[in-house]
Amino acid sequence: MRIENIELRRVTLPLVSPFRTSFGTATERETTLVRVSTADAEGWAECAAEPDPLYSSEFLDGCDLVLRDHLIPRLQALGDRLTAEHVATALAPVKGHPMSKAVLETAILDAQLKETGVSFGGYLGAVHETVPAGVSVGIMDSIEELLEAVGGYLDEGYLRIKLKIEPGWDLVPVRAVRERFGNDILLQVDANTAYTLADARHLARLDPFDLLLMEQPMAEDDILGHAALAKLIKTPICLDESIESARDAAAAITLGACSIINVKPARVGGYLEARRIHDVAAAHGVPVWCGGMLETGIGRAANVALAGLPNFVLPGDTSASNRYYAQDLTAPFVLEDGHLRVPTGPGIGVEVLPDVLADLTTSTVDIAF
Ligand SMILES: CSCC[C@@H](NC(=O)CCC(=O)O)C(=O)O
Ligand SMILES: [Mg+2]
Repeated sequence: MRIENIELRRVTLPLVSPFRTSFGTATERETTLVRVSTADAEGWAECAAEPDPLYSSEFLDGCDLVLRDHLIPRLQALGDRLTAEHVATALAPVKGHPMSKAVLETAILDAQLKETGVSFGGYLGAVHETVPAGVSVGIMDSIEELLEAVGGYLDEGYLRIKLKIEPGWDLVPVRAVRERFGNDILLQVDANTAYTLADARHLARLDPFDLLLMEQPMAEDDILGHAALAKLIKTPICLDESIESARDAAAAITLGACSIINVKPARVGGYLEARRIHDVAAAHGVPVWCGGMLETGIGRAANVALAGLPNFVLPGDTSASNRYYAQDLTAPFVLEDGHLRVPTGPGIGVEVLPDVLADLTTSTVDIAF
């Protein structure tokens, strides 16, 4: 594949409402879009890194520098031999930086699939035309505010509710949601590493609420801690930040640190590694679901395609565009009976809206290839 130009484009989108997690509150989404131009196609992807290194060690300005100075030059050296399947190997000497690697591989894959007329879902092996949608609900200022938000999402048709939790905001919101909406709704929690093993007895008090899972209760590098916690609570443990590769997934499953995995292509270096994690988990009988990083329609399209694979058996954080954005960079993803439709067009199967893109762009860097 012959790449002519790679553009790094910084955009900022306002969120429809603040989104608070155990590591901070976001009121807007700033991201770097990567546009890969060949003679016949334009591939698009978005970087999932936050502006600050609080979800993981990566951060947006760092990603831009790593892309420009360390990753793109390595691909230039490949010349015409470059295909999306070569990217991970070519970038392997660069330690870490999975989100930077993911955005580059994904934009190249999108261009490659657009040239060959193959959809993301078709290429990855999606078996479903629509995928069930869950929604992530942030930490709120009051229980009433939380219940109003959860009620609204259930009215929209979401099939699963995920509550962000942290010490001081866990038992009470979970109990309130169960009391208000009953035991039949699919309910799970995400701590984003906010607890330690010393909190095990406290976390066991969530067991009576029949949660689907408890996501990343402890530090991302505490695999043995999660294995110990799994013996002390009944709620199934799901890992997110801890799983950065198929090898991590195999180790965590084997050590009993998790029985469910949140698969985020951006966290693991791209969709090809995400599919390997899907396959490793399937081989162990471990279900997976597709996580989210507040993607615009560009990343959301690729995530929805991935969520169409057979072992993505739980609703993901693949919400409709209006969960976060009044105006998306693409035509909005809209819930249909609690599901999102997997795009069928070539590549990610959605078009970037040029006027919206121009409005939301804060900077661009062109790198001739
Ligand atoms: C800014 S929080 C991003 C990470 C978080 N993501 C979500 O909660 C889902 C966000 C979404 O709906 O895309 C997670 O740890 O799973
Ligand atoms: Mg998470």
